[in-house]
Amino acid sequence: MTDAASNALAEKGLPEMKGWLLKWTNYIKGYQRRWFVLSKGVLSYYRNQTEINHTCRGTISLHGALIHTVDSCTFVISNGGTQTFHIKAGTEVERQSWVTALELAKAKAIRAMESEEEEEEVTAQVVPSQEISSVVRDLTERLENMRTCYDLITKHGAALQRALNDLETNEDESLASRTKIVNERATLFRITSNAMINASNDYLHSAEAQGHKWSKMLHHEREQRQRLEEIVEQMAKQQSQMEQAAVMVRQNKQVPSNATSTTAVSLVTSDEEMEFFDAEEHAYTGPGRSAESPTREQGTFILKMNKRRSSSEDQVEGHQEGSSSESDEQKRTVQMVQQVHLVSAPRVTSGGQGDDDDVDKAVPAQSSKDSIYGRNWNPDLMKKRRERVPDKPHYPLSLWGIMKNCIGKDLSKIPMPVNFNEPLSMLQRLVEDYEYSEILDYASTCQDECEQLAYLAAFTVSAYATTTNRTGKPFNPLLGETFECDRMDDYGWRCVAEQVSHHPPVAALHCESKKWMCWQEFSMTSKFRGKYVQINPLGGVYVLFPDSGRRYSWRKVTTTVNNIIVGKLWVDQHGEMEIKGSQAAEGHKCILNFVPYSYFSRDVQRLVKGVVMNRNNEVKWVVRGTWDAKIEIAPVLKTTGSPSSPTYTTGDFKLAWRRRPAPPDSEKFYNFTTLACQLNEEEEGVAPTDSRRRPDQRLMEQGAWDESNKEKLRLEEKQRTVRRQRESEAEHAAAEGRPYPAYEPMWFKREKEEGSEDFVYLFKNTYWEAKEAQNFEGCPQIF
Ligand SMILES: CC(C)CCC[C@@H](C)[C@H]1CC[C@H]2[C@@H]3CC=C4C[C@@H](O)CC[C@]4(C)[C@H]3CC[C@]12C
Repeated sequence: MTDAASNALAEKGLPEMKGWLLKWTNYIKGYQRRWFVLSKGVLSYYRNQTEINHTCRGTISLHGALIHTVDSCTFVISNGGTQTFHIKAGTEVERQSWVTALELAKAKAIRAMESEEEEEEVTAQVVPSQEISSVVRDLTERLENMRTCYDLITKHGAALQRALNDLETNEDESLASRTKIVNERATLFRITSNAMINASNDYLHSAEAQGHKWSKMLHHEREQRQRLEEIVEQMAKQQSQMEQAAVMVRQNKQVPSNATSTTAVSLVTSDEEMEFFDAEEHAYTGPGRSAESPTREQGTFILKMNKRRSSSEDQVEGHQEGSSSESDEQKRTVQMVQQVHLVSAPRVTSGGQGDDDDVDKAVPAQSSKDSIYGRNWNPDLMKKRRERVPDKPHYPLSLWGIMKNCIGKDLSKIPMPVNFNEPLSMLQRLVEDYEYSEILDYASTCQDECEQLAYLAAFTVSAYATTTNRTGKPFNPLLGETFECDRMDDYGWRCVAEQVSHHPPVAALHCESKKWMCWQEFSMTSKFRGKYVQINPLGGVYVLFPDSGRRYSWRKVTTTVNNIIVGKLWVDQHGEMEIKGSQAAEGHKCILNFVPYSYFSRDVQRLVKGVVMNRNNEVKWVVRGTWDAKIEIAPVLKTTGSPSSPTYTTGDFKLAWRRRPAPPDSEKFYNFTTLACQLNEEEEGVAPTDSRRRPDQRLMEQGAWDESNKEKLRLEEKQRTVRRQRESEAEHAAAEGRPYPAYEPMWFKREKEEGSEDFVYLFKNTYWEAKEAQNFEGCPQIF
């Protein structure tokens, strides 16, 4: 295959080479026939062709691979570490064409890595051996030029010398003509010397350019090595912790039952050499569930308060360490640390304090088993909606196999097949925040700001309930993609979301009900650190109760997805959340602490604790619970003790939120709640840009993952083309000094927020009217 032809194929995502080869397995089985595919810088193999789309038996990334021939038909390819394939081809010609193709792919992978920063553009590629020889050729050519110059200089030098001799001795010619000759030769000499200098300069530049390229590659390699070192270090630390736990088990001390589980999984199977497990095939090695009743005893906790919130600070918040390291900003602000003691007030009625049953009795208007608030949903007025989505097919694929070459990268930069998705877009996923909107409804009726804040706290925590067992990656929305969700008939709210920016990707969402209005901007940065992915959500969330004019805002906490290498994926939420009141609620705030999961804590996991403070910074309510099950709140009746170690005497705890049970069999369909199932249900009349119309997502929902993957690539490519076009138009405009209009979302407008310097995306309030009129003119054609 020619260079150009294989480039063209690779650009289309088609394999550069494929075919049957014999692969060495082990001494018992010897060589086995396997189907090999070389595509996009990766050599993969399968038992047969039908397996290609779901069960890959092994891969080697060619970037950095060593390829060498053993004999006329055999060659070996290894990644210098864990993976080595011994391969036998049918004939010498066949072997050679594979080796050539592999070398080609390797060169291309290296080039791609170099231009990675400029968003992996596939440009004309060269082979490494070819590349090296072309470099050598280039330098030789320039050296040759220098030699020619040298020859000329010698020649002209000698001629000049002769002319000088003649000047003295040759009396036949006139002095004038002799001087003329000397001058001419001197000029020639000067010209050739100049040429020599130019040729030397050329040589130098060429050599420098090469040196620069190699040093860049070296730098990349060094970084990669450092990251690996960090991971190894971390694993070693964990292992030692596991060992300690094991010792405790031996000594019959109590250890959290799951503490030893991750080491129980071996990384190597005996059947097919080094292969990483598919996560789902193995025993659950995630953390245990939190106990139903979190803190029976009133307890003590540390309360940290500081004027904080800068995204840089969030980033330094180490996950494993749990505590946040001191940033400059933190040092600048006064940090108040309180050791809080909670004591319950003596009760008049009998019964155990904080008992589950008790709590239930204390909740407002309980009537339905579904919700602690009771839902007065009228079945006659409710739209009929589907209760589930098709079952998730079982096409195991190794996540680590895909992600291991991307350590340190942002999640959005890692190309992933739909096997790791859930059939929802991030726009739809965000709407799930309103699953427990009845808490907001109830909060809107609270007279007291602090009590209102305590309910609001329960609401913010409830948004995380779904993350306990939802580890599928939502689809990244395309720029201009929208999602509407009208649940006025049951939940009592309707909402519109739009992907409003591409660089960085930002979604804006607006949700309204009769009693409250909610809006948020969502963007995130993520870092894949080998064993886990850490996600820092950016952007604020706001709620306004129009009747009272009270407004509150907060930011989301950090999410960590664990067990990327081995075991079952599991999610943790951790960090501090501050819900701040503004406008009529100015000065009131709630501080919530999502305690990071710890294998070695005796405490209940997924704990959330917090306090609500009034304008005078006096603690008025206490919040406690877990983000996967329930939140209880209690008013503070009396405060005693010192400011650094206060004791709050609380009244009865009320249940402010309890998670609804999952629908039956939900583990078969991505652990979706009923609301989640309904989000992507086809609906007539929605905008042409609506996530429900996104073809790859629909195909994935229906289980057609191959087709879905193809569509996903097509849509992403389409988006890229549009973006490039805009970029080049903007460039042209800039060159000509013309203004170029920035990208404008359809349904939101970027405006300066009242009384602040911040720009926010505000809902233009035109969507529902446009829908009513079925006038979606101006919507981009994104699918
Ligand atoms: C497959 C692997 C590698 C990655 C999967 C990551 C998934 C599970 C992560 C990526 C981004 C995460 C989301 C980030 C932000 C929010 C908003 C919050 O209000 C509820 C949780 C929610 C919605 C998170 C749920 C979990 C999430 C969807």
